[in-house]
Amino acid sequence: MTERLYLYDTTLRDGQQTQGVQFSAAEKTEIARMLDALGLDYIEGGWPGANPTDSEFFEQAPKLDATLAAFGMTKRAGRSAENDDVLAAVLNAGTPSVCLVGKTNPFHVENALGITLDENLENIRASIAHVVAQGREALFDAEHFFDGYELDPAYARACLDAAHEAGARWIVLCDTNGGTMPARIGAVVRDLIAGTPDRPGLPGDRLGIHTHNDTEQAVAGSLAAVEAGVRQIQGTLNGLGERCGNANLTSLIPTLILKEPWRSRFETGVTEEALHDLLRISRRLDEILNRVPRREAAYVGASAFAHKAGLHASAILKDPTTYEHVPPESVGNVRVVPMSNQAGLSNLRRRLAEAGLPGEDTAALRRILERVKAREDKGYSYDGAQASFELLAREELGLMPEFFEVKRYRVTVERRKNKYNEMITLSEAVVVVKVDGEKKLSVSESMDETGADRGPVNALSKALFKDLGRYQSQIDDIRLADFRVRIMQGGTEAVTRVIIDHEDSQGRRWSTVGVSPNIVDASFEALLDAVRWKLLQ
Ligand SMILES: CC(=O)SCCNC(=O)CCNC(=O)[C@H](O)C(C)(C)COP(=O)(O)OP(=O)(O)OC[C@H]1O[C@@H](n2cnc3c(N)ncnc32)[C@H](O)[C@@H]1OP(=O)(O)O
Ligand SMILES: CC(=O)C(=O)O
Repeated sequence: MTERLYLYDTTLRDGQQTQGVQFSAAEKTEIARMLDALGLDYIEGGWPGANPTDSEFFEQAPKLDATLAAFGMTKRAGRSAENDDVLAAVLNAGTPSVCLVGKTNPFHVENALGITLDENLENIRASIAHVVAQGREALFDAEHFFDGYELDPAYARACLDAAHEAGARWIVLCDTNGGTMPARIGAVVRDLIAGTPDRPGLPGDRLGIHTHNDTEQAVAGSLAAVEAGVRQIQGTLNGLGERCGNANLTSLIPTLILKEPWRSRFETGVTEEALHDLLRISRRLDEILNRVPRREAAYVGASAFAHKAGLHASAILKDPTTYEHVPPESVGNVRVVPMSNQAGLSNLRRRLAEAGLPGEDTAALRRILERVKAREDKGYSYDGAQASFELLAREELGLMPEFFEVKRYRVTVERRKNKYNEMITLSEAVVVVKVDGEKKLSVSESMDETGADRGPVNALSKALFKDLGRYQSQIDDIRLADFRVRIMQGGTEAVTRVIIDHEDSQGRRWSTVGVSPNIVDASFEALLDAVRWKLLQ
């Protein structure tokens, strides 16, 4: 028999408390729809009345299968719940569910609110009762609960009782400062559920958990609380949230669905089929926030199923379960066996097969491995530049056509006055190539159509991509997608490593690498690899 575990998302509220994150109302709507399709039970949309964006989101609230919740705080002392304008704005959003945060730590009641402990209890009781009287489902976020429980367990518990007796459907235990250890969270939850001789236990199916990641244990803390009996988990996509973030639902959800003991014991609103969309949802959120996805993120990171070491790749080819705790496709991810100086013949054969290249010539394979290792020693990195690796392998296998020959190139950078008498910087690149025996000279400037200077590498790229004779039509749709530069020590000399990502109109994306003490040379090498790889397609 499985038990129901409820998932409550607060990406749009606590997630928005992340430094540097500010969603528009339209973005909130898009994220809410993604969470809904994934199967979340509750989606907290924000704090109506606190800012125009949150108010706008609730005014045009999307239709969802999930329960939409508005967030706010308990009424302030010295006025009734009916006369508290902040609470009124929250209720006016008209959501079926309302979550109110209230203090449960006497230190905060006395110092942050400056009211008596009894006044705070009354604020909690009256606010929750008011929400319930409006026919809404009430949640109580018990702020600083675990710290409060250490200081004064009877008072912290009395705050929960006030919310419970006033009719709160969920009492959510918050580790607001994120400093409580998972084992302690579990022990406190067990205490609450067991009760004491003078206070009956609180039912676990009315308790939730809300953790923060300040000791990198928010997910572990949430699981400890579930183990001890709570039946609602609050968290955020990609672990967004105040300071170090909230419990990461992008890690928690697959753990609950795919891993024991959770898989056998609990049912959530997320199906195994919906879970296949997890990576896409996680990446879309990063895209909205203009953030680079975390490669090492559990389940959804680009490296989560990347097998770099030779011993791992060798075993993976025999049976993927040797080095994978779940199948990558269960969360929409893919297995990667990159090439690098950690690789052996198994990585190599697999990579060659993926590129449609033969892997039988062991002597050639050994040469490829040696070249990769020697070049990585000089500063190259092939596990992030798979297209350059393919070219290197083709060269050793005798399968690399010489499409064209680069005769020379030059870049100049000039500071000069424009026609408005303003000082500007302009780069000019000249590239000379020989295609089919014919020399072609291309010149390009770094200025774009708006008049902005795009730099010397841009000028070089435009000149290289300008006239490749009969190959030109095959490279016209190349677009530069990302450009990363790193200064590193190659032996005793500092060298520059450039990694460039390109895309084309058919949705291909490929990465190439160049290394040199000179950034222009390193960039040109990577650009040249990008063109040669594209011509092979
Ligand atoms: C743990 C959490 O993450 S809870 C969520 C926190 N989220 C946010 O704060 C984001 C949205 N907040 C806001 O936009 C603003 O803080 C508002 C609109 C809610 C309030 O703004 P202001 O009225 O200017 O108050 P301000 O932010 O300076 O201070 C909060 C006030 O609420 C009081 N307060 C704080 N928590 C509670 C509570 N649970 N119950 C009642 N009053 C509370 C504080 O004592 C303070 O009152 P004071 O000004 O009389 O000292
Ligand atoms: C309510 C909340 O976000 C917290 O206590 O952390």
